[in-house]
Amino acid sequence: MSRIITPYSARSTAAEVIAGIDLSGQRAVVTGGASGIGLETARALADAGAEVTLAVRDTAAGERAATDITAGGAPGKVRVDHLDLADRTSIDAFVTGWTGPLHILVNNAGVMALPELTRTAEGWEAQFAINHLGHAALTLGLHDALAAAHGARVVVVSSSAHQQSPVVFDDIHFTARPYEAWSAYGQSKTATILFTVALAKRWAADGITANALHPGGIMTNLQRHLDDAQLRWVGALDEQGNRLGVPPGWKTPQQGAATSVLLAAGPEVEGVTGRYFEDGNEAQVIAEPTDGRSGVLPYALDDKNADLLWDETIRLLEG
Ligand SMILES: NC(=O)c1ccc[n+]([C@@H]2O[C@H](COP(=O)([O-])OP(=O)(O)OC[C@H]3O[C@@H](n4cnc5c(N)ncnc54)[C@H](O)[C@@H]3O)[C@@H](O)[C@H]2O)c1
Repeated sequence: MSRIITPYSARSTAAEVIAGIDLSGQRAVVTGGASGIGLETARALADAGAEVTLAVRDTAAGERAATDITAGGAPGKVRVDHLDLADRTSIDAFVTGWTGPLHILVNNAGVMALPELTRTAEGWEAQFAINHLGHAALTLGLHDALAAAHGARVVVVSSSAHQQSPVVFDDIHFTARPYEAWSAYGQSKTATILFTVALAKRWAADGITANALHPGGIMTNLQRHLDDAQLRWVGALDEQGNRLGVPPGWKTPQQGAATSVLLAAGPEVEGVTGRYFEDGNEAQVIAEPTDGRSGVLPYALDDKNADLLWDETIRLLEG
């Protein structure tokens, strides 16, 4: 399989990717669509005429985002619906409330580097639960709606932080090993890529594609759990300790949303499934972790790991 290369780059914006694409008649869900990359993804899809549902924890923030998008003149209708990915009752309510086909599902919401070990009501480590398991429950619950769209696309916002950790199947929830924030975040993001690989294999017959991506480095609310030392480490503080809006080598939210929009709507990736992208192109498979900024490690695309992750995900969700 040759690597997929498009005309886009790290500097491309969501608006550039969506230009000329008509999504009228299509329906999209963007989780975490009230802020950051999700907001810009939703805006681009609505600009192309899609009916977009912002699936959000904070519906007041969602309404403000919807108003912001429509005030910009987007022709697509923007709806807001409550979704807390840490809460199974909320996910089930969202799924039950969905009627009709769903053409685009963007699993974008996420939490990063929680400083303390945090568990959900089920006892699951919170980043694995929100970033992976919650989205898995949502995606599985929406299967029939996706299949009904005949050509639906599932877009999974992962991260180059997958390079920080494989899925540690023996102790996913840090019951035996010491908690470490970046390992937990990295593990959750590896899981999201493996889930994409598993979905691609299982749902191809339903005409559903699934691809994962790293959006790049973008200053958003995601960094709220980082202290000054960590912000300096990621290059987000200058020497005087001032927070930089777009640190060198980072992207704006509009650039950060470009690869999500490409995978959600771009003709360049029609029919493509089970792959991992960054900067608008399929990522290079790398042998060793880089500085954490580019490339995909083989363990995140490994078919056997994807099967293990799928089985464990179903076991936990049905448990
Ligand atoms: N910003 C970056 O540099 C960067 C880099 C790599 C990957 N990502 C990924 O991009 C995605 C979007 O992040 P962002 O940078 O726009 O940050 P953000 O904080 O603006 O967006 C994350 C969204 O997820 C939502 N969310 C968090 N917990 C939730 C829950 N339990 N239920 C429902 N929604 C919940 C938040 O409310 C927020 O709207 C995340 O998955 C993140 O891991 C971001």
